[in-house]
Amino acid sequence: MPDLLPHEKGFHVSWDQLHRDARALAWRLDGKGPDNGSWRGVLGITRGGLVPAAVVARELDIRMVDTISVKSYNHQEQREPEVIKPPQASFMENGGEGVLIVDDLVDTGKTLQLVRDLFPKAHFATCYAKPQGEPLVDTFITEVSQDTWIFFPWDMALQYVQPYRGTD
Ligand SMILES: O=P(O)(O)OC[C@H]1O[C@H](OP(=O)(O)OP(=O)(O)O)[C@H](O)[C@@H]1O
Ligand SMILES: O=c1[nH]c(=O)c2nc[nH]c2[nH]1
Ligand SMILES: [Mg+2]
Repeated sequence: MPDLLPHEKGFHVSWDQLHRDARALAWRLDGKGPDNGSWRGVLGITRGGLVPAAVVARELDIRMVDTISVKSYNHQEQREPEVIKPPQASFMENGGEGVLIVDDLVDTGKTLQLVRDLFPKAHFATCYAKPQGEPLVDTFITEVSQDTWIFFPWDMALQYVQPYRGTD
């Protein structure tokens, strides 16, 4: 179990909740692309953006889907973000205009800043946002406080918990 410090709180997201939030994100973006309302592709920031990007692409009927892999964290310890895998070159045309770039969350904003520098005209969307990273994201669904660690369903498992009133 990773140490929660310096995050005071935990926000635990179920598969169902993540699906609802990714769908809500898609619906909010529907018809907002620069080409008569449409988007020319979805770019997921892996790994966390993979599932939300798949849901957004499905909802908006976008078949042009690719990934950019950025690694910033080892568990809860932040490092300098680095691009591990770039997307297909066509996604970078015209500064990424018309490309919807999707991640699970923005925290300090370092990951999105790195990707924004590569795609200055793209639209950035996340399911969750913390205040420090909020200026880096164009569209998001739910805000959580900076001292909250978000736990995603792929990082969790169902397990037994003791009753509130313990047995002797
Ligand atoms: O706003 P920031 O402070 O940069 O943090 C947000 C990023 O951190 C996490 O990715 P991580 O680097 O842990 O890799 P992962 O997506 O493979 O889990 C998360 O999925 C975001 O991409
Ligand atoms: O699973 C995660 N939860 C978070 O709150 C977070 N912030 C940066 N990277 C993160 N990964
Ligand atoms: Mg990530």
